[in-house]
Amino acid sequence: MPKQSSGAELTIVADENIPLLNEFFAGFGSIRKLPGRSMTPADVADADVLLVRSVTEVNEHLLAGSSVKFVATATSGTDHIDTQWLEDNQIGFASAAGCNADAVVDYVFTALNALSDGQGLNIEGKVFGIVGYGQVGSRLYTRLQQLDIKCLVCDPFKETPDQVSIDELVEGADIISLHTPLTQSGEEPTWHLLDGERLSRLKEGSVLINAGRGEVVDNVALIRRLQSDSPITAVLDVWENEPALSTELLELVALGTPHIAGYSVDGKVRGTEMIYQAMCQWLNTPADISLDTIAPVPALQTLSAAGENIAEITAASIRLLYDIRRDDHCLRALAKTAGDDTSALVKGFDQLRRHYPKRREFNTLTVQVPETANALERELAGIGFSIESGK
Ligand SMILES: NC(=O)c1ccc[n+]([C@@H]2O[C@H](COP(=O)([O-])OP(=O)(O)OC[C@H]3O[C@@H](n4cnc5c(N)ncnc54)[C@H](O)[C@@H]3O)[C@@H](O)[C@H]2O)c1
Ligand SMILES: O=C(O)[C@H](O)[C@H](O)COP(=O)(O)O
Repeated sequence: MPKQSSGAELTIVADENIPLLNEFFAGFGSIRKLPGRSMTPADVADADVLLVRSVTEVNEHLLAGSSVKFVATATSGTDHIDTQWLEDNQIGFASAAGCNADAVVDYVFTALNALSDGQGLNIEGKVFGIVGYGQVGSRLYTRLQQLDIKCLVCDPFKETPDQVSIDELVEGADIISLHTPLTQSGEEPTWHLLDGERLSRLKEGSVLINAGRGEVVDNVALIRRLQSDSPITAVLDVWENEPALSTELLELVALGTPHIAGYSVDGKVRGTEMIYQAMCQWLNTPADISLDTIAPVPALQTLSAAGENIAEITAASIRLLYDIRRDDHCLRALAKTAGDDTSALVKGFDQLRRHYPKRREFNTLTVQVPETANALERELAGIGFSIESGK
């Protein structure tokens, strides 16, 4: 199929969990909405365009013989897409790079606040290791710099500040946050980047956060480390074999969530807008629709920071936007109810994600701080809130 003008009727098959599908894509033709995890070759055989999220494996098996000529994923990760096969078969492709990066950084800070029992981040004097300096890792670094936290960064594909090797980072950091893609081949593959050997070298009492992809950490080896007599603290948003995660591992982690680190409303709708823009570019047609016109997501009202306890104000501001303990509680409750019934666990995991509450990004909340409260202002701005000073 040659590139079409916007007037042509296209058949679009899309994951039903992509928000604002009608608003952005109805003008191109018909939209068939389907559950992403169970899409079959028959579902997409007559489609021109396929729009997915991370739970659809897009490869030769799904697409061979179909009429699909453009694929887009409304996600940052692309490990579910065989991009080489798409390229070899002249099928256009786009992702929503960075759409939810701020939400993931918010998740990391929220987790740290929860680990300190809602007493602020409690990271002063700690060394923070960031693995992967892309959209998420670099934004996390920027916020940590504003908070004056020493960082070690590992990204073999980028020139980064504070660059170290993965082994130096593993041995030197008190908190490690993983933000690499999942890669199985090529240079520096990330599959089991944290294997049993590296996990055994993490400092006793260190914190490991994985909001990247489950398979970057050897989950069986992580269970062993968490059960050892020099345990670490683990926060996992992503799991090996998702959605059939190990409930044994869930019991051992300090916080466990169902792959929702990037699930801010802002990030999700941004993802849809980005793939709409990419499709317009592919069709060589102007992108006339924007979030601002069809579904503006307004900034939140302001919060007035009263009192002097920085940790308390920080914790209250974070909790106002995102209660990570709720996500952790829901996943544990699901695991308990499901017991040994893996299909109930799998179904429940997807339900938690499908019915995820509306969560806003930190930068949508403006916090008013008194003119003299410089330390408070620095802390809140570093964490990512918008600040109105002198109130
Ligand atoms: N849990 C969630 O909800 C969620 C949300 C967004 C993204 N993600 C995952 O997080 C990943 C990172 O997101 P992003 O938007 O920052 O992606 P990105 O592509 O912008 O950045 C990834 C970075 O990792 C680096 N990298 C690759 N291999 C590496 C290795 N072996 N060691 C260290 N660094 C390596 C790359 O060079 C790149 O700079 C995504 O690929 C996705 O899988 C998860
Ligand atoms: O890669 C991403 O962008 C994230 O992992 C994303 O939040 C996954 O969400 P899903 O596509 O599974 O709904």
